Amino acid sequence: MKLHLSAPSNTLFKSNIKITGSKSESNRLLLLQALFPSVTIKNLSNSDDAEVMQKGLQISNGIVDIHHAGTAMRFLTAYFASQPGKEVTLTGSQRMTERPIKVLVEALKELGADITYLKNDGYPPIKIKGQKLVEHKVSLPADISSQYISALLLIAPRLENGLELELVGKITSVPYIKMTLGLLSQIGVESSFEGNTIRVFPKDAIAPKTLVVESDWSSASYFYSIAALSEVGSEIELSAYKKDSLQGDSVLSEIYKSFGVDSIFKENQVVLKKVGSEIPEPIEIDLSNAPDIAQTIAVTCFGLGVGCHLTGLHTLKIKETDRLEALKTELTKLGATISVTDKCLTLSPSETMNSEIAIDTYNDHRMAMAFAPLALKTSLFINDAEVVSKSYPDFWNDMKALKIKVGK
Ligand SMILES: O=C(O)C1=C[C@@H](OP(=O)(O)O)[C@@H](O)[C@H](O)C1
Ligand SMILES: C=C(OP(=O)(O)O)C(=O)O
Repeated sequence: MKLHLSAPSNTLFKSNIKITGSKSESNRLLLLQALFPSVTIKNLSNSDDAEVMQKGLQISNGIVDIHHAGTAMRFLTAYFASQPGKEVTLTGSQRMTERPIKVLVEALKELGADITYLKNDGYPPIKIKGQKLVEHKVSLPADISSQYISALLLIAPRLENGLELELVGKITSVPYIKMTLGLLSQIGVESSFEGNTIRVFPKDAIAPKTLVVESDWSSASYFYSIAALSEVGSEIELSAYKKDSLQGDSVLSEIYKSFGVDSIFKENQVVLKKVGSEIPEPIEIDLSNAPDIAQTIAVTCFGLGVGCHLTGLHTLKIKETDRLEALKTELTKLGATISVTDKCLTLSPSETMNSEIAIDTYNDHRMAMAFAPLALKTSLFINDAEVVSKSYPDFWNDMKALKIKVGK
């Protein structure tokens, strides 16, 4: 599906939008619920990734296809490896077979897992024969993906002696590890994270507990971008959000101050208010703690004509697509001057913006959503716009609710 986007007749927004639950929190809680059935989840994400996670958890034998869902791939690998009697082949989309999983598989094998690669060494698809994992200490590289670490932490409380992880190298995407420990704590599992060692203590059962998933902050980023590109005085109210979030992408409320967007937290909402219109200085941001908002920020900067230097992007090459190359290609089509390395991106301030450009999305939901806010500045097309369903199926309806013109 190719969509044409153009500006609403009025870019002074007074809108409110309810966003689905965080996919990261949802997929963690779904796994914890499978291990501790007394957990009840509210405001679960309606994303494809949460759906494949739910379906995957119901299978005991046979093929589990998790499509594009990185968290489902990594979390289910750890789950099935630790479930005696279950035997599955875990696979996904073509891209998933190019996203590395060796670090996690090696760590699980050291704990006693039986996992074999069915095609390429270090990559899905994999065959898992569930075992009782008997070891309780393992060390693993922490600079490639935090999802490997979260996967191990999630199954840890059900291992006989819990788990001690030694993290080797510079730890990436740290807030996602803290989110995992935070959710474990909310259901009563004890843990510690000191230096490069994480310990999780065993737990047989937990008291009935209802957890409410906060809405998705990565999804909120697109509204921050729209607010930044809108007229001074615009207000977009997003729910359900809180100031004290488990999600590292909530750093948006700080970052977007530089783009003239204030965040006002109310009981269950955050109101994004465009307050300033002066073009900020070229901006430098380290996004190693919040990699999923890199595309949004790069596009906001381009839309504002502001230069930026984004660092800490070393994980972007192994996500849904090589996001650094994808950003470079698509922003260049729009007229940007941009360069990328394997860990950073530099965008020069630009004055021109080409119109009626068709943005390719590379099976990456965030490519589609990050470029959509540019409709406020120029008309453009988004190719394969249905990709948004990976994390945010209602995205295009919510764009229409803002009166952004979305047509075929
Ligand atoms: O644990 C999680 O829920 C996630 C961790 C991050 O991945 P990396 O740790 O691979 O950067 C993030 O990019 C992804 O969207 C979700
Ligand atoms: C990288 C992402 O997801 P995953 O790694 O879970 O596929 C994302 O949603 O931006």
